[in-house]
Amino acid sequence: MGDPAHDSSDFLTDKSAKIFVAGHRGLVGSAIVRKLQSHGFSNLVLRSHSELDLTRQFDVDSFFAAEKPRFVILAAAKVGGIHANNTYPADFIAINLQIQTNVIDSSFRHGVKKFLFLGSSCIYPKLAPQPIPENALLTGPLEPTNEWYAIAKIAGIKMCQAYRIQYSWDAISGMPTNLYGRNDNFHPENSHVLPALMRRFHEAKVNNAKQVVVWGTGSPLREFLHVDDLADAVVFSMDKYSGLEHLNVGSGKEVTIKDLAELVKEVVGFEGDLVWDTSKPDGTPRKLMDNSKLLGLGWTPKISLKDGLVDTYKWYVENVVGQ
Ligand SMILES: NC(=O)C1=CN([C@@H]2O[C@H](COP(=O)(O)OP(=O)(O)OC[C@H]3O[C@@H](n4cnc5c(N)ncnc54)[C@H](OP(=O)(O)O)[C@@H]3O)[C@@H](O)[C@H]2O)C=CC1
Ligand SMILES: C[C@H]1O[C@H](OP(=O)(O)OP(=O)(O)OC[C@H]2O[C@@H](n3cnc4c(=O)[nH]c(N)nc43)[C@H](O)[C@@H]2O)[C@@H](O)[C@@H](O)C1=O
Repeated sequence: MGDPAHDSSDFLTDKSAKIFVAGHRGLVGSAIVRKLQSHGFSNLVLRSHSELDLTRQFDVDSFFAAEKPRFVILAAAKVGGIHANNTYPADFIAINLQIQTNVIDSSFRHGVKKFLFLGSSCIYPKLAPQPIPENALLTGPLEPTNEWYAIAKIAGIKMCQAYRIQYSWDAISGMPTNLYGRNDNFHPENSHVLPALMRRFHEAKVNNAKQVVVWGTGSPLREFLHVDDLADAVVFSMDKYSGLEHLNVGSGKEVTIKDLAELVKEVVGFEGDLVWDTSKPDGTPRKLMDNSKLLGLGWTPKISLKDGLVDTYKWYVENVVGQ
């Protein structure tokens, strides 16, 4: 699906090019900033949510008119785990549609050379074939716990495609699997499973609790990717990929929630028991993505789940517990 008009973005050749990383304080945005800095990029434009609310179309357009970035990576979004997605459907569809519509359209209108949108593996049908190829998009019903978020993300992919088709604009989309790492959200209810369990096991360990409650049955399978690997894939894709179709970004390895819970328990050093709260939803039964398209371009994930968990737990203890 390459587009000859855009086969080279020269992304890595000019380290002084102005890059806007939207959402730079979040899990993904902060990892992308670290990765860009490690490549020597020196002209990053960053705005916190309080400095620039991306749901405000006028403010976003004024920002682009003033800054005129050459490249844009959109890592700002309303994000949360299964409970947050299920509880705040209006926020997940409305805020994400607003942010991405404003940022995509202003990027195009103000001459951004290349744009990268981030979706999520939840865009695929609940019962998609496994591993899930990119062309499984829009082939069946979505998982109900996150369909509102998924619909917004699908609209983002389609908007990038529409601008590419109509204007030959170099907008690409990456679909990451479940991510984790430094700067994750460790909220007890609204976060994703991995930071939620890390916090719960840690608090149980320091309080000498005998049991920790884990949601669902433990049987769902999830694929996890360390956010530093994702950031590497984002920089790689900005440099090497230009095409209409989105790119899956995954580790290629899946684990049951039960095995993940045991692994987090071991890394944290909690010695009590797990209790399964089956009144909580399992969500989609399995979502392993087919990452062969990105691997075929030459990218490989490097961080194992165990190493990534050890690093994340150290960061959590030093930066979240220690505050
Ligand atoms: N985490 C994961 O497992 C996965 C994430 N992704 C995608 O990666 C991207 C980043 O996610 P992640 O880093 O985890 O999310 P985070 O919640 O960690 O970070 C999101 C960032 O966006 C900012 N933001 C939210 N709303 C606005 C707004 N209205 N105006 C300006 N900034 C805003 C947040 O700022 P503030 O906190 O101040 O509101 C925050 O810095 C998203 O597109 C997400 O869909 C995809 C797959 C998996
Ligand atoms: C990245 C992806 O993330 C979300 O989808 P999800 O994969 O279902 O995400 P999750 O991390 O919240 O849950 C994974 C599994 O883990 C179980 N689970 C156990 N115990 C806890 C727990 O304590 N917290 C959470 N959150 N889950 C738990 C939970 O019941 C489920 O079976 C999307 O909404 C959407 O945001 C999206 O795109």
